[in-house]
Amino acid sequence: MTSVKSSNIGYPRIGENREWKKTLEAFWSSSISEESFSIEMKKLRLSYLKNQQEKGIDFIPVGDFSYYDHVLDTAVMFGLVPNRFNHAGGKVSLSTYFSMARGSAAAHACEMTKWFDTNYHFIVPEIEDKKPELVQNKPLEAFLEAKKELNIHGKPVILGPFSFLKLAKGYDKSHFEEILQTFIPVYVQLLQELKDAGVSIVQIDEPVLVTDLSDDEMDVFSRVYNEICQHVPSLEIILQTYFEAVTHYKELISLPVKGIGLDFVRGREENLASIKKHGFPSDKLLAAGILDGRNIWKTRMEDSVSLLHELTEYVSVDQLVLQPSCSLLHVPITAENETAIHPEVKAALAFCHEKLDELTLLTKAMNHPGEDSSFLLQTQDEAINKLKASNLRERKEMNELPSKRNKVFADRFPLQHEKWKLPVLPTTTIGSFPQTKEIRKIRADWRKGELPHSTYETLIREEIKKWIEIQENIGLDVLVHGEFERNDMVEFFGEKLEGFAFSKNGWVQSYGSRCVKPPIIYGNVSFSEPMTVKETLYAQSLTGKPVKGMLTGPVTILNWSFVRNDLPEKEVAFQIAEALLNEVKSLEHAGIEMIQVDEPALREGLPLKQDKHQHYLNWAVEAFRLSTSDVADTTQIHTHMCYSDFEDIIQAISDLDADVISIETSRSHGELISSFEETTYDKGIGLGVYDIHSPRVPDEEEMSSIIERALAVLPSRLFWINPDCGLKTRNEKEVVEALTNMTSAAKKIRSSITIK
Ligand SMILES: Nc1nc2c(c(=O)[nH]1)N[C@@H](CNc1ccc(C(=O)N[C@@H](CCC(=O)N[C@@H](CCC(=O)N[C@@H](CCC(=O)O)C(=O)O)C(=O)O)C(=O)O)cc1)CN2
Ligand code: MET
Ligand SMILES: [Zn+2]
Repeated sequence: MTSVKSSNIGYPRIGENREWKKTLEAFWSSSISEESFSIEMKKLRLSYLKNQQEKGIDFIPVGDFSYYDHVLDTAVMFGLVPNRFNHAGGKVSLSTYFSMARGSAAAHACEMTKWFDTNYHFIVPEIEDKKPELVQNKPLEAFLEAKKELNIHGKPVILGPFSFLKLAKGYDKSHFEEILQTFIPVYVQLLQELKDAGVSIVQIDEPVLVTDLSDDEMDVFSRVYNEICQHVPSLEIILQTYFEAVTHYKELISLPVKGIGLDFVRGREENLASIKKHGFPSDKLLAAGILDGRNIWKTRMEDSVSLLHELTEYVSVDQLVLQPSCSLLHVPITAENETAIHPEVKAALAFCHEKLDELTLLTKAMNHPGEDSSFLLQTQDEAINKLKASNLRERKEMNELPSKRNKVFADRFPLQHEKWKLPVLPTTTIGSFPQTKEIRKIRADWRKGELPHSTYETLIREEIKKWIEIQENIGLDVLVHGEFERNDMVEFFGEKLEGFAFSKNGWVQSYGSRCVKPPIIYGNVSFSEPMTVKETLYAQSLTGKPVKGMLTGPVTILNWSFVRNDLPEKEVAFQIAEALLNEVKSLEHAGIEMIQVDEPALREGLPLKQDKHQHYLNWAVEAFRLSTSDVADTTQIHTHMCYSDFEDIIQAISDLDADVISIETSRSHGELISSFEETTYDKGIGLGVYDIHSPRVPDEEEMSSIIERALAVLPSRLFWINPDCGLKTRNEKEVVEALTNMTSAAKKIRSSITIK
């Protein structure tokens, strides 16, 4: 009998109670042996498969599990270990694997960057002079394990060669095609081994297909896949895309693969339009991503059913595979235990497990249409309809707010110069200081009610005091309070603003073992009371130097939260902006007149397709300006960004009209400076002079040379000196040493330059 099948693309790694994270960290700190590490990890891996088996998923992914990151896994599987790690060849050891991810005494870590437009970070492969070879067949091992232990006939998941190489660095991009060729035999070998082991269906991820690939690039893509498929003719390959609609649909469907995976959540309209225009081949599977793998709301079954009806005009039911829009890596595991969330909100939540239930429900409804399944689908939609109609979501009119400063920067600059009387090349930091175990424990105990509020406040104040003294001793010019009262720069504000809900255990992997717990924006966002004034004022009371207020900007709060999907993002961003403006004004009113509004996620939210950039940038810039414009001319607004390729958004950065921007640059200094030079960026700018993600402490000379290179092209009167990002993941010793070197570099250069 023919029928619709269900499939999953990837399962979260971290574990229901972050067991994965804890196991990793225990291993890194040598609290457990490599053997118990492997045993624990295997237990987790199998339990994830079992969960999916119990949900009744037809195609269960294997090989998506990782000890750190799947892109790193792919590099290591192909023996692509950068020379500095002295890998002797053959299978890569666990210790080399983690050195690549995290650095070691002998070699700096591989670069880490954002996975498309998500808050997940991957390890950037470095090709150097190497030819790939298959030193370990990881998906095969995973397939065999699933078969042996659980009798699951898994669907191996692999990152495809085209996307892998596109995401890699350390090679001459003009030789892309030539280098790509060298991957073909390796992928063929990998696939052949899978085939020989009895694999019937493989998912090859090629997310780069949703970016603006040129026709020539698509030709290369097609040639590569034609060749690969020719060598493993009977293996069923699903080419999987996600995060957007594909750009070259027509070419894609003419490839000799068994199926195409399309995202019908983020790319619904365009993918559907392509199918309507060009049809869909009758001999292929359509793996239809119909549940949102990037958000945590229940799926409206009415919409899914109508989408599926549209699709079945072009494909027959036996060609249909239903699945989430992307890997479920990006959502937490289960909403089941989230009892503290408002019942109307909770009823509308679907984390990974609930999404898998939705998937089987829809699949059953497609295969057995009738009253029973219609009833179940309707019941599911009731929760969504109820929340929509609830007064939690009553429409709110925005107030008219100024989105322009009273004076342009050139006219504000002399006023601010006069007010702040800072030395040339002022030194500062980005906001956070070490989040130690002790600090986390203080917060955790206070939350649990085990620490009285007054004791909690005293302990936080002690930490602020300690770090104000440290900053004064080091001789920094603009100080910060250190963010000790914050669990996370987004969650903290969400907890204090109206319209947000919090999960107890809704963790999502951000990079390696580091997780974030995105707040849930379910209703209208608004300000209720000052959120940062107390701590900032206390810090300011301890010093004669200025203390910068420290806020997270509207675009970052939006991008790092799970956001209601009944309003355009722009509207939610503007609501957050209005709330933040209240905080900015509260700080200003209290005498804190230098305020940093961080926007590290502004670049991340940039749409994957060029033709959507301007629309996003327009509202994102507007949101930032709404939150920062209605202040005195002398109030100095700072902003901060990190993990960013700025070249294509430099105009938008300038349009933010912040008085000072600090950005991460230490890993790509040269390129960044030139992009700022080309656009004659004419506001204050602090280029990060050292990489905070690494425990390595750079010496004074290293930082001096970075500063001098920047000063060769940027005007010194606008130039600030700071690290790449906040210092919360570093320890006290590293921070004190690095900042001491940084300020002494700044002081020396200061005394030797002429201001221009
Ligand atoms: N949202 C967001 N996205 C971001 C960043 C960011 O800062 N925030 N930065 C970049 C990524 N960088 C990151 C850097 C560090 C961490 C990080 O350290 N995460 C922590 C969790 C942070 C947190 O919320 N911690 C809570 C405590 C959570 C916790 O583990 N509680 C314990 C109990 C606490 C204890 O007793 O120690 C428990 O629930 O079991 C706190 O500090 O208050 C971790 O994985 O360990 C995450 C991302 C990009 N994306
Ligand atoms: C990811 S950007 C971090 C900015 C924040 N103010 C901090 O210093 O941690
Ligand atoms: Zn940052």
